[in-house]
Formats: sequence, structure tokens, C-alpha cells
Amino acid sequence: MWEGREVSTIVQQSWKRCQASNLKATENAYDQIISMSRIKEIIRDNHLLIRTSLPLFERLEPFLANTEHIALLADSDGNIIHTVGDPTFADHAQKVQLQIGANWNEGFKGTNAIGTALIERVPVHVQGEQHYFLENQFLTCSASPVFSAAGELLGVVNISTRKEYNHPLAMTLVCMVAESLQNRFLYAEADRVVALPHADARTSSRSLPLIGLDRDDRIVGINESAKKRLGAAVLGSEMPQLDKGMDRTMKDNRRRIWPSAKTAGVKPFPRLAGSCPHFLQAKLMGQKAALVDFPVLILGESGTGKELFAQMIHEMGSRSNAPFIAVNCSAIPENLIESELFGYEGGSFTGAQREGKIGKFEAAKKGTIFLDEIGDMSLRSQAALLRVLQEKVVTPVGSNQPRPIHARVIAATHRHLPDEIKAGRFRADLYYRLKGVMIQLPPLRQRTDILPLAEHLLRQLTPGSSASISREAQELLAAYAWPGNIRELQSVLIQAAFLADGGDIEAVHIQLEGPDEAGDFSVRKQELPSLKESEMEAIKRAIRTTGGNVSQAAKLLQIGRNTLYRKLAEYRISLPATWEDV
Ligand SMILES: Nc1ncnc2c1ncn2[C@@H]1O[C@H](COP(=O)(O)OP(=O)(O)OP(=O)(O)O)[C@@H](O)[C@H]1O
Repeated sequence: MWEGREVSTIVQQSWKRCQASNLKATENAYDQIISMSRIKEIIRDNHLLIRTSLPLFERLEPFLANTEHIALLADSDGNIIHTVGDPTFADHAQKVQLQIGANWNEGFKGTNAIGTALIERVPVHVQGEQHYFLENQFLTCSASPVFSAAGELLGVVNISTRKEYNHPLAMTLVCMVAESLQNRFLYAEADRVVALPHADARTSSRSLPLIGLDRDDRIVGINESAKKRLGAAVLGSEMPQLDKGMDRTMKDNRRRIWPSAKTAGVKPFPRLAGSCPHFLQAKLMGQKAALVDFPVLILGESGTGKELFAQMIHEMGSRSNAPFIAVNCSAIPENLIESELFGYEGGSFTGAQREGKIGKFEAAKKGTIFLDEIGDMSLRSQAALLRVLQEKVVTPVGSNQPRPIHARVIAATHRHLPDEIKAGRFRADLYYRLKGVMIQLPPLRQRTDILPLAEHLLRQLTPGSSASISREAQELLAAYAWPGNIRELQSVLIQAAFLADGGDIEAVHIQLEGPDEAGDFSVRKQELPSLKESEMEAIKRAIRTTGGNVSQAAKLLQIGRNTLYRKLAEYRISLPATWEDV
């Protein structure tokens, strides 16, 4: 199949390895999708790589939009851990598992730029038919290995597109990103960074040779350019004597402290359970997002775990010792939103506390503010929020003293914001401000792990019990559409465990909402209030009973806080004047 084509020695050697391993080019490549426990290990092991790469990938993204290119980061085992780029091409790429969570090691995927660059430890370009497996031959890929300052192989940066769009610039770009990463490691790890002059004028357009030194002027790191000049053996030796003025100190880090990959451990977050690949991808994104400070936008239907995700990002990041403040934007009346978010001075409006009040942004201090249901905010409030995010200061209502804010912003919505933008209900500029990292949570009906998740939740709800879910009950759970997602699953399981009286959960204990529930309304309508009327009455009673505490009222009603907020808005039921619960 490859006869007569001119291919590089690197590619030829890779084919030989594939043949020697008995890989069959006409069969499908082996798709290895990583497990949850492996994801945790990967995050832990690649903390520094991920943290350092994300800003570079962010900068690449706009250039790749609408070009049918994607950029990928893989770890040193070939596991893809980050992707950015054109979603149209990303969809094609997914067909061959060129996506987060898949392993592109040569042993699984045959000759390919990622796997082959990892083996050869040099930049590799693999064009169309040079891919070993036929199914990958629609691709053209360029990859460059990424090395730490001490020369350890950390992973690969890769750019892929359709084979027709092959362009040498992709190779230049991946090499530049890999070089830039290595330089960043050098700056982060060495106490002092020194630039050597270029060997001659012809190489002056190449990257600057850099050496990293410790406090005793011993070489602890060099970039590839310096390695070409001095050789890898200089690591550990003393800084060579150069003619006076030949070296330039680029940076003196002696007073800065950077976390090393080894010491910056990642805390586990066991509360977020699941094994479905879609969910795991989202979780991996969340765990990566925890390591950086970009804004995060979490998308998903009600009850899919958006708030729990936001908590995970907060707790796994460096802000975990500061507050996590959740604000439900849909629940705050338009005229109160600014005072809620930004605070107010004493006596600035009727009903305000005399001594004034700090807003949620300030209350979050150096922690995280979670803006839930952001898609339901009024346009006026959106404008105020945008100003705060741009200027990074809040001016409390009734004051003219702006105060700096330090909180990280995580937003979430169940709405499709691009549609909201088209309909004129959401500001495009605010959308782009919020969507640094976008995480889409799958609805429960699309998850492949409903049953293990149900078992997990049941164990959480009935600690110490060994009750299990019978086969018939499992069938009911698996076939249901779960409009209320995990929250609904939790409530169905609570009821089932209650009905089962500590025994195994059988089909009869599973009570799902369905068309049968509606019953014969025509007969009963005369004597009974409608479901809506009953619901409205129950909500009003719960609000009265709890003195307006929405969390407690939601618990009494056995519904989620956000569902309650939506229902309050739907039935136009107003809360007492305090909003402590928001
Ligand atoms: N993966 C998960 N593992 C265990 N429990 C989960 C998971 N995801 C969500 N839950 C639980 O499901 C319930 C709903 O989650 P959460 O409130 O985070 O959803 P949400 O998407 O923010 O909902 P809403 O949009 O209605 O506010 C919570 O009790 C949460 O603890």
C-alpha cells in the first residue's frame, strides 16, 4: 500500500515496529480509553505540564477556529489530555478517538505523529497514507515532543487536520509551542536563567539558547537550543566561563517560589461519582481547570451536577482555603442584583441594612464565586457584571469607592447561550468573558453509567446498608428518561430505600414520574385543586414555615434549590426581604 511513496526514515522505522508488533493496518486501531483512577494519576503526574500548557493552548485556539485544525496535548504515555480547535474537525477526529482520554501510543494506534514522536523524541510529521492504520489516513498530523528543563520527556504537542490541508506551518507551530513550554519550565524551576549568544548570525532567528542555574550557579536546566550548543552532559556542571558580556541574565527567580510537579499534589474529590466516558472527559476538564485561574462556564441540564462540579474546581485548586460562594442569578430580582453581588453602603435604598452589606464578590475574597443560572440574568444585570469582570473592581451601591475583587468566577447555565445571544437575551461580550474553559455535563439519560451511579448514590444515602438493586428495578432505572437528572435519581432512590425498609430494592419500590401519574383529570378536576395549584400552595407554605430560607424550604419540599427558585419565579412568589440564602 505504501510502495513507491517517499517517506521519511522515521516513518519507515515506525512501520517496521508496527509490523513486528503484528498490528493489522486494515483492522481498526485499538482504542484505549483511560479509566477514572488513571485520569487521577495522569492529572497528578502531569500537573506542571497541564498548568503550563493551558495558557498557550488558549492562545492557539482563536487561530485554529474555522480552519479544520485541532491542537492536542498528550502526556508521555500518549494519553490525550487537552484539545482545542475547530469543533467541525474535532467531530471527525472523534471518530478515530483523536480526543481527550484516548491513548495514541504507537503500540495502539500504529504510526502516528503523537506516538512516533514519543518514541523518536524528535518532531514528527505523519501525512495521510503514512499513518499505519487505514482508518487514520484521512489525517495529517505534526507533533513535537515536550521536554522539561532537565531534558525529561513530558509529552507531545500535536496539530492535526485533514490530509488535504497539510501545511508546513503546522510543524513550525508545534515546535514553537514545545520550545516555549520548555522555556517556561526553565524559568519556573531555575533560580537564575541566563541566555547565551547565538552560535552565529545565521541561527539568530532560532530560539535563544537558555541555561537555568541553581543558587550555586550549577546548571539545572537547558533548552533544546542550548543543548545543541553545549550538549546534554553539561547538566549538573558549573556555568561555563564565557567572555565578559557574552551571557545575559534573563531572569533572577531567586526570591520566587514555584510548586514543583512532585510537590503540587492534587486532592481527590470522591463526591463526584461516575464512569461514563462523557462524564469522565468533563471531570478531567474540571480537574485541569482547577489548576489554572481561567473563567469556567459549566453547561448542563438542571440536576446534572453543575454546582458540585464548581465545588470540585474550587476545592481542587489553590483557592480551596478561601470561601466558595454560590449565587443563583435567576433568583435575585433585577433591582437587587447589583446590591447582592457588589454590596451596598448603609441606607442606600429602602429596606437596606443600616450598616451596609458587602456583596457576594467581596464575600468570596480570594476564593470562588459560582454564578449559577447565568443565562437567566437580565440584560441590565449582565451589563453590570461585565463591567466588574472587565475592571476587576466592584463599586457598592450608594458608594463611589471602587474595591478590588480577587475571586475566581465560575458560571453555569442550563440554557444554550449562543441561541440566547441570537435572540438578543444574552450579551455576546459577557459570554466570551465567561467561557474561558467550557465544560458540558451530559444529562443522565445519555450516560452509560446510570446503574453504577445508582448503586453509588444508594450506598451514600444508606450508609452501612448492604441492600442492592434487583434486576427488574435496574431495568426500570435504565429505561427511564430522567428529566430531573441526578437529583431526580437521588430522590427516587430515597423513596425506594424507604419503601424497601432496609431490604433489596425491587421494581415495586421504584416510583417514576410518567404519563400514568396524571390519572383521570376530567373526573377529579371538579373536586381537587390542580397540580399547579397544589404545588404553588406547598411552596408558599414551605417558604412561610422556613421564614424565607430557600435551602430549608427546598429540603422540606424534597426538590432542588434551583428548581425551587425556578418555581418561585414561575408562580411569581416573592421571598421575604433577606437574601442570606442565595
Ligand atoms: N456525579 C455525581 N455524583 C454524585 N452525586 C452527584 C453527581 N452529580 C450531581 N450529584 C448530586 O446531584 C444533585 C444535583 O447536583 P447539582 O445541584 O450540582 O446540580 P445542578 O446541575 O447545579 O442543578 P441545578 O441546575 O438545578 O442547580 C446534588 O445533590 C449533587 O450532590
